[in-house]
Amino acid sequence: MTTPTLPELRDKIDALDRELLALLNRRAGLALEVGEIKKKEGSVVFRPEREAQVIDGLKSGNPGPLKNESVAPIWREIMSACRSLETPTRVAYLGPAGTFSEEAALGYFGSSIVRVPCASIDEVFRSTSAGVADFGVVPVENSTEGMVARSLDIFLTMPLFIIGETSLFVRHNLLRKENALDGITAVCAHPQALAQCHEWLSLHLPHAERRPVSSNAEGARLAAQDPSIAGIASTRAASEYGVHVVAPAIQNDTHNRTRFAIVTDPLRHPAPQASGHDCTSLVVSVENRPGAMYDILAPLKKHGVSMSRLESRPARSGQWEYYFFIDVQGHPNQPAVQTALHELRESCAFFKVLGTYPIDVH
Ligand SMILES: C=C(O[C@@H]1C=C(C(=O)O)C=C[C@H]1O)C(=O)O
Repeated sequence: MTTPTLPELRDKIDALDRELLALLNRRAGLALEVGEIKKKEGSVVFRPEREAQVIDGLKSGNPGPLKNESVAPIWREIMSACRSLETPTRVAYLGPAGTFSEEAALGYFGSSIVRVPCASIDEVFRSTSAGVADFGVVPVENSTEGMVARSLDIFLTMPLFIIGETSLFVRHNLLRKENALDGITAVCAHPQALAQCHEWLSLHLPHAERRPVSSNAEGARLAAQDPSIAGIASTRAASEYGVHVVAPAIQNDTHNRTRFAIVTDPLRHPAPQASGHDCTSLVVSVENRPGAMYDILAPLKKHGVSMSRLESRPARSGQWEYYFFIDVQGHPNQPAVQTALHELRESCAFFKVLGTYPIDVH
């Protein structure tokens, strides 16, 4: 048997690509039909639980050699393109172009979206609540620095609902107009990025001022204008603003990850239905009395519901009172979860479900 030549193999790939394109167009045609039905029913287009199931199903039946971790990003793009034929999806995130929040938004919704870059996390929430955007993408937790306090605080007051989550490996790079470390007097970045890189900064730029700015992309933009300023941002931001990566991967922790919540207005978008692998986020407060924490955890144990996250924030009452942000595994339509939440609510002074959504699929 003779081994095929490079041109022969490429001809085969070209033929398969044409078949793939024809199949994708057939898929897009079906999505358009689905869109018509939704329009008639007056129901929403984006169905995170369905998209999670599509990816889960393909991954579990993937014979390879395509790697399983390649399946999710490919199909997210395909579904993004199909979804955009039904209706445009407007997504707000902390801008400007080149931020990790933008990367998270594109990773979750795919690139066929209308981008709504915002000047602050507060503005992401406001734009989503005011209907300027259909969805907002906000950072909630970082594996090195812990919770993003501002996001959690806003969750308490804004009537928004979480319908999804996504997480991103955050690799920080030192960016500058000139390709050298000498002469840097200030490092401009988001406070979270400055904190996530403090070890490298203390070692290599101990005398440079650490100047917090509204986003890492803003830091990259300032670095492009002034050679005495360095930024900390992604390689995407480096090419966006035409600056050098002077030092790559300067974050303290090589596995630095940030988790983002996808939020929407519950009056315009219903809570996702169960996908089979779901998470429910709550915020509760309890009276300052013995056993209060036990009362929160007992119903979860009793009904076999596992808790994947517990975070506390001061209630700002000056009384050493706290709000607890809790993630439990499961969907409120499962009887055990429903009963546990009901019992938990009984023992809490304050109880709010922040959202229920499919667990991030990679
Ligand atoms: C086609 C649909 O609409 C959207 C697009 C999807 C897709 O391309 O598979 C899946 C879910 C929805 O977000 C659908 O609801 O089935």
